[in-house]
Amino acid sequence: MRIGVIGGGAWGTALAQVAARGGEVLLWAREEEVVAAINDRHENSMFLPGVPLSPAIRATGALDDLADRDALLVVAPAQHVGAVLNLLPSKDTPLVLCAKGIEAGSRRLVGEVAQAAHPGAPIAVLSGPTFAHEVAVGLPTAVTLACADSALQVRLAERLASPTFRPYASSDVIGAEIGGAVKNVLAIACGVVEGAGLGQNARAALIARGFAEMTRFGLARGARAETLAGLSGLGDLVLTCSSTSSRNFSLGVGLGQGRSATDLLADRRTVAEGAFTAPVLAEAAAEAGVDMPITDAVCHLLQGAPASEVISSLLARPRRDEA
Ligand SMILES: NC(=O)C1=CN([C@@H]2O[C@H](COP(=O)(O)OP(=O)(O)OC[C@H]3O[C@@H](n4cnc5c(N)ncnc54)[C@H](OP(=O)(O)O)[C@@H]3O)[C@@H](O)[C@H]2O)C=CC1
Ligand SMILES: O=C(CO)COP(=O)(O)O
Repeated sequence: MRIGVIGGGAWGTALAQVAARGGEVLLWAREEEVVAAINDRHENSMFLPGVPLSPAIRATGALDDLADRDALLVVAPAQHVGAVLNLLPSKDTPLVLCAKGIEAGSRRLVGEVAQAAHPGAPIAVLSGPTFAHEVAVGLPTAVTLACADSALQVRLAERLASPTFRPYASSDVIGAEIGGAVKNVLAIACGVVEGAGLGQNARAALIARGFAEMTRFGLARGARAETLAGLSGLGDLVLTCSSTSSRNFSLGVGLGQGRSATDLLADRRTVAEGAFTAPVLAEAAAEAGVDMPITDAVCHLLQGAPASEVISSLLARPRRDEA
């Protein structure tokens, strides 16, 4: 299976490294500097510095070069997936969606964006607790690899699996997507708790109540509870809510320290998907009649409300049943 990767950020590069354990890989990146660094020095010094890359990874700046691939890992940020897929010449190649987010404006999950751009192309979702740097250097990692077509799921899993990269099978594509998209927003909230010095009890409470929020939203959108409780949901929530290696968590730390979202996002080259997903997630939840108070609080913070005010109003909510 000839694998192509769309996106030369940290995660696209780490996944290329995973796929390169089983054969050659072609990675498309927008930045000429990234293409040159991978081809000439086997390094992505812009997005994944310090990790020696496999010589089996070749990079290109031309999407047309992906025409001969048997499967494409789509790792552009969620807001750019539609634009990139529309430019791809081949429209029926299986797509493995690896971005975590909801498209602003349309409120579509990445799977819906991909289906609209490539109607009929087989779709899989790869998601889970996966800091790119750890995956790229070969630390043990497990993911959900969800696909409605079980034969394709098995072929993809066989191609990507290695002793340190373990894909678990699922047919719940929407569940795998929702976990990844929602946890980024909740990670911002957990970062705020850290930045504001509210303690570890508060963070654990936020993870548990955040998971309740993710589950309510996921079930309303047709996800299965066991997927949300698995690697791509709870697993990734726990990872991203616990470490400053997470860009979303770090953004929250800054907000909790009283810095503005505009300043924090201004000079970032890397993506914090939760900042884009939060407002559309809040809209989608309101439309579905799902209560998501933590997501709403993150939206207020991103709009500039002071952290102390947002935290006070979250804590002043009427008491309710835990379920
Ligand atoms: N980093 C991680 O540990 C993980 C990330 N993810 C998810 O993977 C996705 C990609 O994140 P990541 O690789 O970390 O990104 P990075 O923050 O490392 O890099 C930014 C990426 O955005 C791309 N980009 C910026 N503008 C555009 C555009 N206009 N069109 C297309 N691409 C653009 C860049 O492409 P270029 O190189 O061409 O500039 C680059 O690939 C996100 O959805 C993220 O949530 C999932 C699991 C783990
Ligand atoms: O999705 C991730 C880990 O699974 C990466 O999280 P961040 O995008 O917050 O860095």
